[in-house]
Amino acid sequence: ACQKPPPSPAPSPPPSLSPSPPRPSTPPVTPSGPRAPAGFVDLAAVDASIRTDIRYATAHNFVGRPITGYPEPLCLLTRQAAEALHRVQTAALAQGRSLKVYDCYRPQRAVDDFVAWAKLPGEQQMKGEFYPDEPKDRLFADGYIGAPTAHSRGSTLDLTLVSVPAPDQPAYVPGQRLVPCTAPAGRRFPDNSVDMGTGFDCFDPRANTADSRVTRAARDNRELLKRLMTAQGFENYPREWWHYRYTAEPYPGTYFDFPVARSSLR
Ligand SMILES: C[C@@H](N)C(=O)N[C@H](C)C(=O)O
Ligand SMILES: [Zn+2]
Repeated sequence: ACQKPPPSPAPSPPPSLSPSPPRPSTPPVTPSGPRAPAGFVDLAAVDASIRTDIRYATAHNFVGRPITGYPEPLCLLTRQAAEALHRVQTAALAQGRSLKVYDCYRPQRAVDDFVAWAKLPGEQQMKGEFYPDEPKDRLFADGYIGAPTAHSRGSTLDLTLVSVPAPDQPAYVPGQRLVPCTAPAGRRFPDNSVDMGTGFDCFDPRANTADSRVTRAARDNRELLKRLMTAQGFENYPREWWHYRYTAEPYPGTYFDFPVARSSLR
């Protein structure tokens, strides 16, 4: 249907002699928070076959609640690291395994949350699983958590291998009975990871990549992950079997603070 043309604008009133009131300035732009530089991507857009289990967006982590800066369970990385990881995944799939990521880019505000939590003498509800034999006030000093951390530079991640097809993994229910991450695979939290000798974020010397106390099968699995990752330019942190840095990282000196959210990407 035809629409009536809008009425023509009313003639302007004669200019007033009194000084005009100050014109409202352009409305302030509401800051939408920091955003990622153009080179950051959602790993799922580069390789949808890599599994995700983003623990800091959930309560199943060493703090016991979602961490500041993780509104969405995403793996954000620099494009270079994500594409290298896609090459690792191709090699892993050829061996009947898939990658599963636990943490990727980590905003500085998340690190600040860890630091503030570590200063509190209480809040140890997850000790029984994640740091059964490590005093809470030693977690940073003993190198299990970094501040600052390479994760904030966008090319470092925590990951494991799972079989293909991956077994189901039961949901973690807050308050459930915790089992030390150092217990044998059949007793600790039933992560669908292949047996790596400890659980993820197990702050204990048994999580050192070369620790000789874990079973031969677990050592083989750690070594397979290390071979696959090293072949594509990643370097392992010897204290944690799950932690890898892409050595050709594009932002070796920049610690980002945008949230882990789709809206952070350009
Ligand atoms: C906290 C753990 N997932 C980790 O990434 N540790 C290293 C040391 C880090 O925080 O950089
Ligand atoms: Zn890590």
